[in-house]
Amino acid sequence: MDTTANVPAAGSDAQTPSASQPDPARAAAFRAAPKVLLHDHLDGGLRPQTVLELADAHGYRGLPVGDGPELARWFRSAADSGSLERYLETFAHTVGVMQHRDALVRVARECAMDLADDGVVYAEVRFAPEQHLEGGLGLDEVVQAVLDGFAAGVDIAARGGRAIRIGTLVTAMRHAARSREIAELAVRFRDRGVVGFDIAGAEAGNPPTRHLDAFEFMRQSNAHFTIHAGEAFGLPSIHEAIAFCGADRLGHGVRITDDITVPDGGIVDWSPDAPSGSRPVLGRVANYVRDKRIPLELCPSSNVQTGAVASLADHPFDLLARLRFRVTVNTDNRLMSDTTMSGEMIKLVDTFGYDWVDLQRFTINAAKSAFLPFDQRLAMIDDVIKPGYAVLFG
Ligand SMILES: O=c1[nH]cnc2c1ncn2[C@@H]1O[C@H](CO)[C@@H](O)[C@H]1O
Ligand SMILES: [Zn+2]
Repeated sequence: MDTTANVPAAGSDAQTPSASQPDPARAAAFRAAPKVLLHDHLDGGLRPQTVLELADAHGYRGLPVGDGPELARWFRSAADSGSLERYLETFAHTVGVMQHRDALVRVARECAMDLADDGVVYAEVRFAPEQHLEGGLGLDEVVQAVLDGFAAGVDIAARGGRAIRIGTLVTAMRHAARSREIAELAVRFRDRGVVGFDIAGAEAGNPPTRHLDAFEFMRQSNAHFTIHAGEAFGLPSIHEAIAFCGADRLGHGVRITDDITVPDGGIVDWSPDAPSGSRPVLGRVANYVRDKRIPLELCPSSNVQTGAVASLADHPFDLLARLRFRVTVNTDNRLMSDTTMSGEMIKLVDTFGYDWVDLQRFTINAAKSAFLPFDQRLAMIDDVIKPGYAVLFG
């Protein structure tokens, strides 16, 4: 670590501020850092008050509680389930209030504004259009509503002095059978703001190869996709996503650790003169993922909630970062985790002791992995990220 680039430490009083209640100066520094977010679900990031108001406006009667702060707490604790399946049940309420054009526009607009306000300069936000048809909209109308909402939010943020760019990822639900149709939808909108495709939902029992034709269609169209893999299911899911489906990136991919052997009870001596044989050993899949620089869209808080890892301290983020996998920091679902990009970065700093140089590296990793043309990725790194961090290096 570079000691000249220390991030603001947690408060010096005995009560170390938690990530959800950081001291204001610290929070401001993290907000100021340019951030790139590749894995964020539109239907996992609603403002609690918006959920209430949309439920009211559209007659959705299923909400478990009736005021904003209570609802925020409900989502957080219901998602804290230790199981991906139970975690996903909470989406019934957000998807339930996103069935009309005005609701989709509003949620997307507020998403863009909230991310910009948190200092995110580029985000890829995903959602599953097939889940938003109950109010009578067609797939194309759903996507158009979300794109219109993002455009409006980007515009409002720019007028408030915060520049953000948003790319949309169109997701197919892996338990369903519409993935080819959704891949075609993604390609149909490729020049109007949709930058890629994804599959999400319950991983166990729904392997990526169920959707091979959708991925083949994407590859034949020279289009990009990521796959949720290696979250609730292990190495076979990652292997299929990479070797059979050809994923550009891995959504989570955290279980790649199943193919990494850490010696001596998990304690690694990272010093340059550590004895040979004391370093982690990578299997073939892990080596392939690292050699090919396949980005890992790691989502620390979400992984703890779904039980993919036992605690933040047990998260292999640091192991993977030190092994030089292409790690990126992501929110997954800001509502369910009560988090932000700044919040995830603060948690990583508090857990693993990262400095601004480390955070810049993770951010550049994400920018390199964006589903944007190469020249635009370079420009984002050179013109936005590096100058932004240079100010923080002091
Ligand atoms: O971490 C996750 N793993 C798998 N599926 C997820 C995760 N977070 C959200 N979704 C699923 O993706 C859908 C579209 O955004 C959501 O409705 C939810 O069911
Ligand atoms: Zn996800």
